[in-house]
Amino acid sequence: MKRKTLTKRINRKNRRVSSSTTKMKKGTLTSHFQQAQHHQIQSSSSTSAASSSLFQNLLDSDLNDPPVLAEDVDEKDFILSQDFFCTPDYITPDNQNLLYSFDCNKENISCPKSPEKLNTVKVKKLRQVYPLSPTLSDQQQIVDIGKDNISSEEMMIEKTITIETKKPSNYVSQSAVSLRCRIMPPPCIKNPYLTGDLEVGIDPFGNQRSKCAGFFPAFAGGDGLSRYHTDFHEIQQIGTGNFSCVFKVLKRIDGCLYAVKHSTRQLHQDAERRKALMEVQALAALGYHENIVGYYSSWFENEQFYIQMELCDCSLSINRSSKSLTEGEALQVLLQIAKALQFIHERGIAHLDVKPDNIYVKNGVYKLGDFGCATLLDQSLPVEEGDARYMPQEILNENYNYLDKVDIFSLGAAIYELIRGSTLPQSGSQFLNLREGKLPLLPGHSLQLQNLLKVMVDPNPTRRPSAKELVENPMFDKVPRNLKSQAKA
Ligand SMILES: Nc1ncnc2c1ncn2[C@@H]1O[C@H](COP(=O)(O)OP(=O)(O)OP(=O)(O)O)[C@@H](O)[C@H]1O
Ligand SMILES: [Mg+2]
Repeated sequence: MKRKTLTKRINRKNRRVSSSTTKMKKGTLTSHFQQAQHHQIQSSSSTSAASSSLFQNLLDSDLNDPPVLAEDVDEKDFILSQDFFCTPDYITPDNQNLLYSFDCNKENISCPKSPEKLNTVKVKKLRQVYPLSPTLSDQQQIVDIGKDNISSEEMMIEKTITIETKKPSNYVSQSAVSLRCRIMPPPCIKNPYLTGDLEVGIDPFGNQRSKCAGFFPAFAGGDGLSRYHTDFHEIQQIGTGNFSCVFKVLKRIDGCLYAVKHSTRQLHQDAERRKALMEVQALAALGYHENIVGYYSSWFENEQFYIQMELCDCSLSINRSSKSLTEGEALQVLLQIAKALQFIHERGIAHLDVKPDNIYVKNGVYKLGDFGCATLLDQSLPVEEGDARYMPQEILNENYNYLDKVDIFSLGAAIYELIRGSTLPQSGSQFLNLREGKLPLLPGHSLQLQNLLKVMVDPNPTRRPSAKELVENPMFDKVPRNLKSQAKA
């Protein structure tokens, strides 16, 4: 059994909220009104003519308004107007007929419940629209709504709004949340793996955001639009982990292949989502290295976390490979993953889940992946150790003073397993022997390599070599450095 606890590895797993959606454009408004009209035609044929015309007036007035001088409209008005039209209550009220809001014969129909955001200033903007509309007078004969009616309607809205303001409701529909997510960009999150000062300030919108949808826009994608399916064509599943599925995908816009990993479970809690983010925060903070799986982007969708990565050919999972590694191959894996570890340790990060499953191969180049357990060497982040089969005794004893050396032990154990060709035990005497630094002989392999592996799994972490020392070990002098040319040959 892996020693991972349920809380330990909460799936690492928002749809992107485009900042452009904060700028509501006429085209968008048009689309919303057209949808509304379509809706009402279907639902109420008797009242639809009058009301849809009024709706059309609203739209026309918006489109035909003479240019508004800057001094006539202050920024606040604009935002509130946008807010009015974008407020989900007026676009996709759940189980409500949008038409009713504008039907002055139905005074008793209540507005959809939501918002503390509503106030009378918004109505003021609505009033400004009618007198400016050149089309209103033309359609007064067609539409059985006179100016007085409009006023009374406005009053009705105003009255309703006043009532709403007094009695805020706890109920916020998912579509409301989803739409509000589009209006409000997500916050900027501080990356704990980046130690240097950022030039850019962090989280200017964090407060507003947290009022409407929690810190992370987990409902993105709940509106039926899937970023995953919009942006990618799924080809096949290429891997599963304890917490995720990985798919080979074709990105529609650039025609390139990627791996997309997503959590198998929905992450309902903000804490779970924060935890899932740590994997990509570590990858993003690290940046590019040839021996680390490339990271492209990530997002939440339907409360699952998606990570778009560089596609590799396969992992070194012992269950998949039919044969054990040759000494030459073992030296290559050891050298290349030691380089990856040197890179991440120099940036103050420990991987804590080095194992064959998490080492991928691409064109003969070995790459370290799955940063779901990554933490900081200075112990300023929680430590969640990975697969117990590859963990040294000190971490099982919760001694976290040499986290970089934990990775060295794991790499030694992983290489030993790959040469041996069978999985390491999860318990028992062999398990204990490994933690005591006792490695059974590996027939047919050089003593030099076996001694190196032995010191890598030394029970005393301070005696294990650092990743830098490993990379500089003279035994790798014989190993071809130009990996790509070797792979092609
Ligand atoms: N970028 C990639 N390219 C190719 N295959 C991949 C890639 N990422 C993951 N895989 C495959 O998917 C498997 C599971 O991926 P990963 O280890 O990241 O998931 P996990 O749920 O975090 O796993 P774990 O059980 O180790 O916690 C890997 O062992 C590998 O076979
Ligand atoms: Mg894994």
